[in-house]
Amino acid sequence: MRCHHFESGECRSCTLLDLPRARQVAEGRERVETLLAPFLATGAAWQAPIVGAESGFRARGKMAVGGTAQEPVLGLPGQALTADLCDCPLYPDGVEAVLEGAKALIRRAQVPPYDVARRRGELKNVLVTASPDGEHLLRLVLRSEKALGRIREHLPAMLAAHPSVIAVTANIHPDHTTRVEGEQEIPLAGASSIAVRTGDVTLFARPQSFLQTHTGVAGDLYRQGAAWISEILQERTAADTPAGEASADPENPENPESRANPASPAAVPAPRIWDLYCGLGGFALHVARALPSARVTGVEVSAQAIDGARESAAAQRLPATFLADDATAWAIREAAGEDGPPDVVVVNPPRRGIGPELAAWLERSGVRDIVYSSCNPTTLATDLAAMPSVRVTAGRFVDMFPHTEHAEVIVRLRRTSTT
Ligand SMILES: C[S@@+](CC[C@H](N)C(=O)[O-])C[C@H]1O[C@@H](n2cnc3c(N)ncnc32)[C@H](O)[C@@H]1O
Repeated sequence: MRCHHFESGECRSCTLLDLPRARQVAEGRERVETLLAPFLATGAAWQAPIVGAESGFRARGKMAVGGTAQEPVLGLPGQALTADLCDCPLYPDGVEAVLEGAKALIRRAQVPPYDVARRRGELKNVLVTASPDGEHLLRLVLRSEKALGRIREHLPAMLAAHPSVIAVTANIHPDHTTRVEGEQEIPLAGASSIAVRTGDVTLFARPQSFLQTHTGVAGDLYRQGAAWISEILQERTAADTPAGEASADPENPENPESRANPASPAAVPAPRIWDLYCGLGGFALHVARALPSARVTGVEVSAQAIDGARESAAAQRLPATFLADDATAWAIREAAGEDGPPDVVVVNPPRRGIGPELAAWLERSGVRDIVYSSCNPTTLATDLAAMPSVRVTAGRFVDMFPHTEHAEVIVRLRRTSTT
């Protein structure tokens, strides 16, 4: 990928852009595989990396605002706001036009950019979510509600010029912190969510809900998680079926009729799958789609993300339940209940990892199969060190963040010894 901002030195956020693409992936893969080598089960092998488009892939644009109300500059948070980066080649077609539309709105409504050093001004960030179908959700992060009246007045003209923008909100972020957004979200126009086709499902992204950076790669990541879980459950069904006694539907052991027929001597309870840190439900919805007889529960701390996940499940008639809660507290509480721990746990935590408490619970829980998708292999290694009874039986480097050293990795874990 060529980028004139990188070549001129205006933007260095794609730190590996000088490296040929194949080398970026090979070296990223090597780093991850070396780091996780101590946790591999005997005989386990890494599978081919998940790689997607190198440009036009970014589902989320986060722009910091500099310049003046008359001449706003949209750059990247944490970099000098000297060059306007609206034409960043990582964004899909259409995002640049929406960002230009946002700048026109800033000019017309005379919204002064927030000056971090002087703690003055109003507009901190402009956030765009782009769907693969060319729709956009636009969010303006403001220090206060002071400029809202003027923004509301000039918004209709902006929306008329940019019909791809199906929703606009204001996020109020009064604190002087490095966080990109605040707690309060004020709808200004349009829909409450944007439909983002991802893999085999549609996610309904909302303000304040996490969305994976690379929509194409995320789809393959979710498919991989669901495929491993299908394999795990098929192995279990085969192991649970007494020799010579075929399951009611050997071609499809997950067929509800073959699993839930109380008259059948081989009847077993529907498998239970937990998707912890589920966000908008990408893993849970893929599992529910692949294994309709499973009892799939997604847990996530963001109520907005849970609303989006429920919207997806309802719109696609997928049998998954979603709850807003702390993943660790919920898992420990739920496992102590009547049904006990689930058959398979999926975890996809933020960069800090699952942490010692959830790792300790997983270690002692007896859960045999875990799928761990991590956006920080270093904290994944720490979490694996805290779970000596489970080992990596399969893994894939996931190129979620092309041209950077950031890496996603998905691993399948299996209990190899009891604690
Ligand atoms: C890396 S994202 C993954 C989300 C989702 N699995 C996906 O693929 O989009 C991590 C998610 O964990 C959520 N989260 C952070 N802390 C949490 C906690 N203590 N309990 C539950 N969810 C949490 C975040 O809101 C975020 O949605």
